[in-house]
Amino acid sequence: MSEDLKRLAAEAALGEVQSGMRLGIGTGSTAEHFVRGLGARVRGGLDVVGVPTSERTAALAREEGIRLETLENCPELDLTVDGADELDARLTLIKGGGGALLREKIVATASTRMVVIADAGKRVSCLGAFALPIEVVPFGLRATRHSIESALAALGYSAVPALRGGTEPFVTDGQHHIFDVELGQIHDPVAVSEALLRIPGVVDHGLFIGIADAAYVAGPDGVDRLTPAAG
Ligand SMILES: O=C(CO)[C@H](O)[C@H](O)COP(=O)(O)O
Repeated sequence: MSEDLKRLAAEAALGEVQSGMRLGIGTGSTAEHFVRGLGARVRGGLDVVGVPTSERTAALAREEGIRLETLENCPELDLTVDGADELDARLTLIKGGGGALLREKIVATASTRMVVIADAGKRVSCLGAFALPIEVVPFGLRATRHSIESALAALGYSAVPALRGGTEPFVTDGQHHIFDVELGQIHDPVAVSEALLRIPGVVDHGLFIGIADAAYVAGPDGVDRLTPAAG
């Protein structure tokens, strides 16, 4: 999908930002458009403080002259704006393609509102075409992989978790690793979430359930503002 659509979604979300806000700032290529747009507004006089969801976002935000705080010093946020790898009609998300899912979920959950920005290619009727990222501690990787496989098998999935980075595993900002799991279709995200979170080596996963309040989705015909469908 084109960078233009990502930028359009990001620009639309900037309309929700007001002076005085404490902002969670997401990670990824779409979020980068948001950071650049936010930087331009800050240079124009907008007064906000940002809590970044990754070291990568922090570096870009600093370059843009955005005032940053840690979540430790600023534990209650007004709004988080972040991208997603997939979103469905309920605004359940898959995130973590960029490897920042844990901080992203912590920051979004600390926010009164979370707004997603995405191009229309991310919108799906059923989550799961994008491999689900699962963040795990490095200790006991093989045992954790086995537990993930067993837990998913009990839900009817024959999925093989792939360690991101392979022989040179990807390391998250929290010094963890990520397994990516191809599930195909996730009909019951809550069941998948609960099963994964019962595994001790699993820190978190990329399913965001009941966290997003709205989404700006940009397609060839413009930007749609979505809110979670009931049911
Ligand atoms: O969850 C994420 C990072 O952990 C990103 O928001 C997600 O991967 C979308 O990225 P992009 O905007 O580059 O498509």
